[in-house]
Amino acid sequence: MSASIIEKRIAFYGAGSIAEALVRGLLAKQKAWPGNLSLLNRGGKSERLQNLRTTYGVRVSGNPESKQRFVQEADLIVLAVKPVDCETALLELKPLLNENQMIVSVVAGLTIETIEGILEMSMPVVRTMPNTSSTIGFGATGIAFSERVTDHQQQTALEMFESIGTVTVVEESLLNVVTGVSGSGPAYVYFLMEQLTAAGVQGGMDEETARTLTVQTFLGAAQMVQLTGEDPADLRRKVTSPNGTTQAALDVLAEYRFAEGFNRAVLRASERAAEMGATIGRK
Ligand SMILES: NC(=O)C1=CN([C@@H]2O[C@H](COP(=O)(O)OP(=O)(O)OC[C@H]3O[C@@H](n4cnc5c(N)ncnc54)[C@H](OP(=O)(O)O)[C@@H]3O)[C@@H](O)[C@H]2O)C=CC1
Ligand SMILES: O=C(O)[C@@H]1CCC=N1
Repeated sequence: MSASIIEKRIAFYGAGSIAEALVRGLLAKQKAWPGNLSLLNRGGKSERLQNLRTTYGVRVSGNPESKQRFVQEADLIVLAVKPVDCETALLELKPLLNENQMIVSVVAGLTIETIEGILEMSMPVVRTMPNTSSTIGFGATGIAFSERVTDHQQQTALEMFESIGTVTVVEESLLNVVTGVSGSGPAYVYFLMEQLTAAGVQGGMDEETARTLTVQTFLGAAQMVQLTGEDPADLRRKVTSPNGTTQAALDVLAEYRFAEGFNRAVLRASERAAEMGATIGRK
């Protein structure tokens, strides 16, 4: 059996933000045919499904019967519902699955053990934590495999996420930390961008100017780290002239204990992933 992702039929169980990010990324990289992708939700939001169909040419459904068919026909089922909806979703999937299929979960905190426990069967399960930058091929995904995942299936899952960004294979126990760092990470970056732009506007710039400067600053800084291979701390020191403007700004951040707050925030996100995961299947 071929391992190549382009030949696989993929059913996304959950048609929200992350499912759309993955679909858009796969299609943009020509790693999937629209006709092989189905996006499934609970049926209440049919306008959302129609938009997805029109935009990407994929198959969509919120109707229980055709959802079942799409799941049964799929090689890969991507579980992309919120943690609170996982148990219901997995119980719906349970009678439809067979052991030749593979479950790929993107759900924060949901362990392989919990998935296997709810399904009451030992399916190949891939637990991942992607992020929304997968939309444009710049995703960062952490990934772990259950024992049942064959080498072939691992290659398929790796190819899927490598086509839309970088993939890091980790011990499953690290995936909650991955969630805190890179799963939620884009939101921290957007938040900083919002603040930088707002400060520029407060200083007298028009919004567009402040935004242009902010975006280029983030792009340039990330590229500097990647292309020079230098440590961010060294690059920071090169910006910071003795007793100059940057030092003055960093002193204010230290006064507000920014580093400590930021560190706590990331670890809190990881803890939250564990908390959410622990509630699944415990009703
Ligand atoms: N957003 C992000 O940046 C990331 C999210 N994740 C994970 O992805 C998962 C989804 O997040 P996100 O996309 O943001 O959430 P959204 O709320 O945007 O999407 C959730 C989707 O799940 C659907 N759904 C819920 N229950 C069912 C069901 N029983 N059958 C079929 N579909 C169902 C919803 O359908 P309906 O509209 O009909 O209710 C909706 O389409 C979460 O577990 C999260 O941890 C992982 C990495 C990044
Ligand atoms: O906020 C969340 O719970 C999800 C998981 C990672 C990013 N978004």
